[in-house]
Amino acid sequence: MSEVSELSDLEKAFLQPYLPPGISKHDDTVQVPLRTTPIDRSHTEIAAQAEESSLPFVTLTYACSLDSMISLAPGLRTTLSGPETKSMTHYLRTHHDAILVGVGTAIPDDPGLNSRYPGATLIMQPRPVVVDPEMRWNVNGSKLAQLAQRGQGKAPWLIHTPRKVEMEPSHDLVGKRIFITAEAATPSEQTQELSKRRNISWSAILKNLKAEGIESVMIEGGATVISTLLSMPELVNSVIVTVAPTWLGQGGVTVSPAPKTDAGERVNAARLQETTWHQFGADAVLCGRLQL
Ligand SMILES: NC(=O)C1=CN([C@@H]2O[C@H](COP(=O)(O)OP(=O)(O)OC[C@H]3O[C@@H](n4cnc5c(N)ncnc54)[C@H](OP(=O)(O)O)[C@@H]3O)[C@@H](O)[C@H]2O)C=CC1
Ligand SMILES: Nc1nc(O)c(N)c(N[C@@H]2O[C@H](COP(=O)(O)O)[C@@H](O)[C@H]2O)n1
Repeated sequence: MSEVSELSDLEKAFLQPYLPPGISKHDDTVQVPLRTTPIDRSHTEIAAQAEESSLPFVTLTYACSLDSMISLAPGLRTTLSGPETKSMTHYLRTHHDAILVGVGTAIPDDPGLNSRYPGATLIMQPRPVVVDPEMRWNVNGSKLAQLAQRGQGKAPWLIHTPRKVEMEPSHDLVGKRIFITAEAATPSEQTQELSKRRNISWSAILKNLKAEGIESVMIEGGATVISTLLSMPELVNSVIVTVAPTWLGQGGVTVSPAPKTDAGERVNAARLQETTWHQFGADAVLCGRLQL
């Protein structure tokens, strides 16, 4: 029996207002009658904006513990989602054109980043994108490459900063390399981990993906990427967080945006609005949009 099972109509209807707009690659999207609640109005507006914008629709999604941790220790792949929320993740993956992680996730986790949702064909697979500025990740032998070779996923695209060294010719294992010059980090990009060097601007990453035909991106992690983007409400359309009923304990990898001040006073760093909760098995799933 597959580890990933179909979502119920109720679960699909719960997620639907937070999914990217447009024609779905997935043919079993529940047709939810239009409502006139604030969530639906907002979703319609956001959908219209995304179509016109030079940016793709961005969904930030991850699984965390009750102490806001996403793994037991740096580099330690940790299962937090139960079977029901794992199925939800694979359902979400079929509804996005791309799925993006940082190299800090790609190296230790060796993820598949495809969708194992029942009936997911190659055309429904998201394009895996890894932000790897310094070319630290070796695609050869990776699970991503194996899945692409077997036709169970698409070949990954890699985001790098321009190299001075002569590049190896691209091979089939890498679908595309996108080179973007790093910029001085904006204050909101200056998380503790990234503040010591120059970063690629997230707006440039997303614009480049849109220019390559990516209309929607599911950003899955890891901690650095998510923490940074939580401070960029202008770039993020939806947030879908799985909360597992467990505490990982001190020393784990925490998701937490950089501190924020207003007129010299500490204020909340980020907040969700238009929130909805639903229970999937033992886990709670919180959907919302970042307050601007
Ligand atoms: N529970 C969950 O849902 C998930 C958990 N995880 C966990 O998260 C952990 C990994 O988190 P973390 O170590 O923070 O790694 P990340 O995946 O967030 O990758 C961080 C690295 O990506 C590169 N990067 C990110 N943003 C930029 C940018 N704007 N410009 C240039 N480079 C950038 C940098 O690479 P470089 O260092 O080369 O400069 C950076 O160090 C793992 O333990 C993993 O298991 C991951 C995903 C989901
Ligand atoms: N939703 C979710 N729940 C968890 O418990 C997780 N550990 C993760 N991790 C993310 O999923 C990637 C693994 O994907 P594959 O199953 O290999 O396709 C991992 O790298 C994280 O991005 N997510």
